[in-house]
Order: sequence, then C-alpha cells, then structure tokens
Amino acid sequence: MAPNLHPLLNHGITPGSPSFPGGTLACHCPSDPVEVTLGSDVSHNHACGCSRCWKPSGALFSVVAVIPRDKLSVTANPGKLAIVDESAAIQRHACTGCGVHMFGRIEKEEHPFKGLDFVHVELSPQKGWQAPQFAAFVSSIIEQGFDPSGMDEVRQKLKGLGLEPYDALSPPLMDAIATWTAKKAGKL
Ligand SMILES: N[C@@H](CCC(=O)N[C@@H](CS)C(=O)NCC(=O)O)C(=O)O
Ligand SMILES: [Zn+2]
Ligand SMILES: [Zn+2]
Repeated sequence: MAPNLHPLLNHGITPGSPSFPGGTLACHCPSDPVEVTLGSDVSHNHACGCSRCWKPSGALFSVVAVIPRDKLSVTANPGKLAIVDESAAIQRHACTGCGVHMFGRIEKEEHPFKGLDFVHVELSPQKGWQAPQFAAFVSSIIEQGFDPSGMDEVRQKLKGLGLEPYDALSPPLMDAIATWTAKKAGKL
C-alpha cells in the first residue's frame, strides 16, 4: 500500500494562485468552530514529518506554512483554544473541542522566526493558497513508528511531487537560522 503522506499530497499537488489574498481557516468542530482569518497568502509552505505539527488522522506529514502574526486574527470562538505545550518554541493553539491546531506562534523574544505564525491551509474552504514547496523533518516520521525500511519509498514519492526531502528545514531556512545566530553572536 502506498504511504499516506497527506491528503493534499497523495494525488498530486495543486498549484497556488498568484496574488492570492488570504482567507479563513476553520477547525473540525461540527458546531461553533474556531475561525482564524489570514490577511494574506502564506509563505514557506511545506510538509513537516515532525511529531509536534498537527496532521490529519492517518497522514505521515503535516502541511504547514508561515504568515506574519499581524496578518492573523482569531475571528470566531477564541475561547475554545488552548496552548498544547507552553515550553515549546512554537506555541501551538489547538481547539479543545476537536484537537486541530489553528495556529502556532513564536513568543520567545530571541528566536529567528519571531513575528511569524505557523498555519495549516488545508483548514481553509478557499482554494489558491501557496502550494507546498519542500518536505522537512522527513526522518522524524520514524520516531512516530514508521518502518525505516519504507523511507526510500517515502522520499521517492516526495521527490516525484517536486518536494525535496530534508531531515531538518530547507537550506534557505537553515541558512536564515544560522545567519540570525551568527549576527546574535557578533560573527556576522
Ligand atoms: N524529531 C523531532 C523534531 C521536532 C522539531 O524540531 N520540529 C521542528 C519543526 S516544526 C521545530 O522547529 N519545532 C519547534 C517547536 O515545535 O516548537 C520530532 O519529531 O519531535
Ligand atoms: Zn474544533
Ligand atoms: Zn513540524
């Protein structure tokens, strides 16, 4: 059986629309869903295999993107949200009704991604969001019980979709983190 990467990836990737204006996200609750409004398209959209990012049931990967925090607002039922793990760098605000993560926020003052929120565009009824660009933390799926002998197939499938697989973030994002660290240390 082919590995279930993610519903947005299993049958080919739909390209995004140029100058997409943003839209809304809704959790999975059948009544009183939490709604988040995004005032622009997302960027750095990618598949993430880590254990912390929210995934639809049965999927090996999350699909997660970033957006400046000033473009994000909770527009319905904010009282249902709670932070999953206060000690994590990314404070993931999940719906206490259905478990879906509505946004992840960097609150730490000193962090290369400070000012950015993490979101899952599959929660949106609108179409045209930036398509996934790469796959991050691919080896991390093993930590969640995926058979290591299936990793070649997973990486081949990702490459076939045009998603280069990485075991951390993509080189441009790793470079951005390293540049931030070097500047902080006075080495750049
Ligand atoms: N192997 C670990 C990797 C976790 C990890 O480092 N995740 C990345 C990508 S989302 C991260 O930046 N995490 C920060 C956080 O979760 O706060 C796992 O699967 O749990
Ligand atoms: Zn919910
Ligand atoms: Zn992740």
